Amino acid sequence: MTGADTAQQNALRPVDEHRRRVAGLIPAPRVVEMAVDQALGRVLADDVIAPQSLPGFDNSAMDGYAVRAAETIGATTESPVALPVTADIPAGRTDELTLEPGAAHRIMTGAPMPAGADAVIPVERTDGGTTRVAIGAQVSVGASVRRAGSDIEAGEVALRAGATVTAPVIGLLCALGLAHVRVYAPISVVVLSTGSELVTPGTPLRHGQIHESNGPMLVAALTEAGADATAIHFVPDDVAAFRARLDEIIATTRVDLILTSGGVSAGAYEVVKDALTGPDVEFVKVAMQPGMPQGSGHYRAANGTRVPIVTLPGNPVSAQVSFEVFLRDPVRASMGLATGRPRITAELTTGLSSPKGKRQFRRGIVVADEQGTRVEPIGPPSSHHIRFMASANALIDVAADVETLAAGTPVEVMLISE
Ligand SMILES: Nc1nc2c(c(=O)[nH]1)N[C@H]1C(S)=C(S)[C@@H](COP(=O)(O)OP(=O)(O)OC[C@H]3O[C@@H](n4cnc5c(N)ncnc54)[C@H](O)[C@@H]3O)O[C@H]1N2
Ligand code: MOO
Repeated sequence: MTGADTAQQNALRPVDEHRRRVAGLIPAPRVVEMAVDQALGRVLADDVIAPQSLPGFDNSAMDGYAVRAAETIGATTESPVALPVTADIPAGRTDELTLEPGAAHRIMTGAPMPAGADAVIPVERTDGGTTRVAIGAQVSVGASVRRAGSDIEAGEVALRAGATVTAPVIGLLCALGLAHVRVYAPISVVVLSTGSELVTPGTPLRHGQIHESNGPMLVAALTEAGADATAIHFVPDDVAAFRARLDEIIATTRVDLILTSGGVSAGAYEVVKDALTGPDVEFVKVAMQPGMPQGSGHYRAANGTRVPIVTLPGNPVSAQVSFEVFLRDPVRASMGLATGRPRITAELTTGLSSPKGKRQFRRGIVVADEQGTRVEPIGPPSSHHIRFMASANALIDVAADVETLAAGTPVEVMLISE
């Protein structure tokens, strides 16, 4: 190794150190009260105590007749018990009824049981009469009755803090009569792409132009991670325009994090770097491939607000891998969501090489079958191969001190499609 090589290696920051630096910038969880029907995917900040029992009242589990069970003893199809039907109780009837001895009330599923009744005989076991009913089977006490509180009693813990709001959780909260719930707020992320070569997808290209892909990709990655992300139309390679756009956004909306891609390496027109260089943002090279040039710190807006900012490299694979390695976990942690992509060991199907001194995250496809768990590296290592990133289900994590790996070697992989 030459002296220059050594100097460059020394300048590279280890991946884990940069992970800690980025994690330290992401805001702590913030609790908000949210409408239950908006809370899908959020995490409960507090235990939820049932404000009412479920069911709230004894009710029928079947369409049929509310009876006193003792009055049906001995009833059979051949020798039914006949009772007058003295009331009709559809679901939603709100007056309180009493079943007098020697009578039946026609009752529907979910309708409140009349006082005095202790069982329901399903309509199929009767002649379905509306003024008088012939009951063709005996029922035992409690048959087809859903007792008040049999699902949950008022005062019980219905849901624990830390639970993720799923569709059934929304169902339970609504059933308990709750319209709002305390959850961790989604963090609000503004995603900016820079580069004069970028053109909106759907628009024809001129020579030298490309379609902007990082912005929508990072918004999607953030959304999948649970954040509230918005892509801001990319700005040209112009420092003043870049700052003006950010200042305008910060003055008008809540921004918890700014995420940029592009413009951070060594070129002559690195707008992000040029606009942010100063004591609040540091630009470093991380010992990683892809994703070497990285920036992080705070953006000081014109109105004095300091907003965390993370600047990812522009190559699409670098941007996406950097998101996985540095941002996904802290972003999820800031909303109380579970962190850590699953990591497994898999056998390499083909050998690969990795740059000395850099931790490499190679795209791969993990296959698990009776022959074991294997990972096939797909595509070359360079960071413009978005095609292979799009079909990978794993990142092969090659340690910085490893330069070659033979086929058959067990490697650690991070599963990126859940
Ligand atoms: N002399 C050096 N050149 C480069 C270095 C270096 O250390 N010294 N680092 C290389 C590495 S590694 C990376 S990664 C890239 C990072 O470059 P930037 O972050 O400055 O990004 P740009 O130059 O703006 O773009 C790089 C590449 O990605 C394309 N790009 C950018 N934004 C988007 C977008 N929103 N959608 C799709 N594609 C995008 C852009 O057109 C470029 O092809 O620098 C190397 N160079
Ligand atoms: O380090 Mo860059 O992110 O590979 O192409």
